[in-house]
Amino acid sequence: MSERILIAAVKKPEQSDERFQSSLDELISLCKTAGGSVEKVITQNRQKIHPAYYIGEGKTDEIREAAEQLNIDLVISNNELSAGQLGNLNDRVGVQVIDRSQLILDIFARRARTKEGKLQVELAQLEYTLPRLRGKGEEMSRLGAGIGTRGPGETKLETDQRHIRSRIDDIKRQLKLVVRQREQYRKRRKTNDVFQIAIVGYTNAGKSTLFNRLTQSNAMVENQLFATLDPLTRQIQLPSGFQTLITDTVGFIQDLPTSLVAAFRSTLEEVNEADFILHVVDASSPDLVQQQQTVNNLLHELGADTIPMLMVYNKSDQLNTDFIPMQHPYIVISALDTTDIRHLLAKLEETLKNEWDSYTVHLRPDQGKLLHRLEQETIVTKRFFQEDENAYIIDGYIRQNHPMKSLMKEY
Ligand SMILES: Nc1nc2c(ncn2[C@@H]2O[C@H](COP(=O)(O)OP(=O)(O)OP(=O)(O)O)[C@@H](O)[C@H]2O)c(=O)[nH]1
Ligand SMILES: [Mg+2]
Repeated sequence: MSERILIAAVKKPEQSDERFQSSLDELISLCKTAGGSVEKVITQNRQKIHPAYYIGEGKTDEIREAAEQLNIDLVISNNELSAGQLGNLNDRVGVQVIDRSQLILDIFARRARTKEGKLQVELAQLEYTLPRLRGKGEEMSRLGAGIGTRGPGETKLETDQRHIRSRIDDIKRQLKLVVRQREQYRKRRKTNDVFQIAIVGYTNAGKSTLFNRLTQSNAMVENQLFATLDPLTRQIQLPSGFQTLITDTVGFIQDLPTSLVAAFRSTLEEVNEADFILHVVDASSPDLVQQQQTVNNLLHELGADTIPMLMVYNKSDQLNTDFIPMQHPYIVISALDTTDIRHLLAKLEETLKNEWDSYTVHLRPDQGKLLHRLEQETIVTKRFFQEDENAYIIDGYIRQNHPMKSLMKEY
C-alpha cells in the first residue's frame, strides 16, 4: 500500500525554470524511492518563502481541498521547513506535512546497513526532529508508520523530547567507539598499502551497476535513488594482474541539506582516502551538466579534487545524439555491456600508467616472490628471461608513493 503524496513547491525568482523543474523531478523520484506515489504537485511563484506557511495562505486552502479530494496521506514541501512553518501547515492542510529533508532522511533510514550508517542516520533524524517538536508532542506521536517516521532498521523514530536528548547522547557515545574501530581497520588497510579506487557520482548514475559488473558481486542495484548508503568494498584485478580495492559509494544529490552531509561524512571520508576516483555520470540525463558539477563541487569541498579521476560517461545505450564529453580523461560506456566493462578496465589501467612512473628491474630467478608482488602491486607491462644475465627483466609502472619505489634501484 503506497502512500498518496501531494507535493507543495515554491519557486523563487532567483531559481531558473529548468533548475526548479529538475528539483521537482528529483523530489518525485525521491517520493517513489520512499515507496509513495505522487498524486498532485502544487506550485507557486513567490518573491520569498512565506514566513508562517512556506507557501501562500490561499494556496494552503487549495492544498487542503486537493488533499481531501484525492485522499492524500502526506504533503511534502520541496524546501526545508522551520518548526513554525511545519506546525502551521500541518494545522492548515489537515494531513501530515513533512519536508524534503525528512523525506531524504527517511530513505537513508531504510537504506542504512552498517552499524555506523544506522547510528549516523538516526542521529541526523533526531537532531532534525528535536527543534521541531511542538511541546505537546501530539502531532508527532500521532504519526503512524509512514514516510518521515521511520528510524533505521525496524525502530520507530523517537518523539519524546526527553528521550530524544538521552538517545542523542547515547548515539554519540556509540559512534565514537565505532569510528575508532573503523579508523583502526582503515589504518591496517593503509599499512597493507592496497591501492584504493572509489566509484563516485550523482545518484542513479549507475555506480552500483558498474561496481557489480566489475566485481561480479551483487551489491544492491535498484532503479531508485539512494540504493546505496554505506560503502561496499571489494577487490578487483586489472588486465595486467594489478590488484586494487574498489568501493561503491552513496550517490550525491543537489542541495543536500547540511545536516545530511554531516551524517554521511564517513562515506565521504572514504572518498578522501581513495588513490583514484571513477566518476560515473548518467550521460543520457538531461541534467547531465548540473549533476556532474554537483559532484565536482562536493569533491572540491571534501578536498578530494586533487585525486586522479577517470570520467565514466555511462548509459551510452540510451544516447541518440553524438556525445561530447566535458572532462578528461574519459570513457563512454554502458555498464550493462560486457565488452564496455573490459574496455573500462583497460582504460583504467592506461590512465594509471599515465599517472605513474615507469620502471625496469632485473630479478634473479630465486626472486619469484618479489616478482609476484610486482605483478599485483604495480602494472607490469613486459617480463622476459635474459639468459646471459640469468635474470628476469621486468618493465612496468609504479605509483610514486609505493613503498617499493624507493627500493627500485637496488634490485
Ligand atoms: N540503460 C542503462 N541503464 C543503466 C546503465 N547503468 C545503470 N543503469 C540503470 O540505472 C539505474 C540506477 O543504477 P544504480 O547502479 O543503482 O545507480 P547508482 O549510481 O548506484 O544509484 P545510487 O546508489 O542511488 O546513487 C538502474 O535501473 C540500472 O539498471 C546503463 O549503462 N544503461
Ligand atoms: Mg548505488
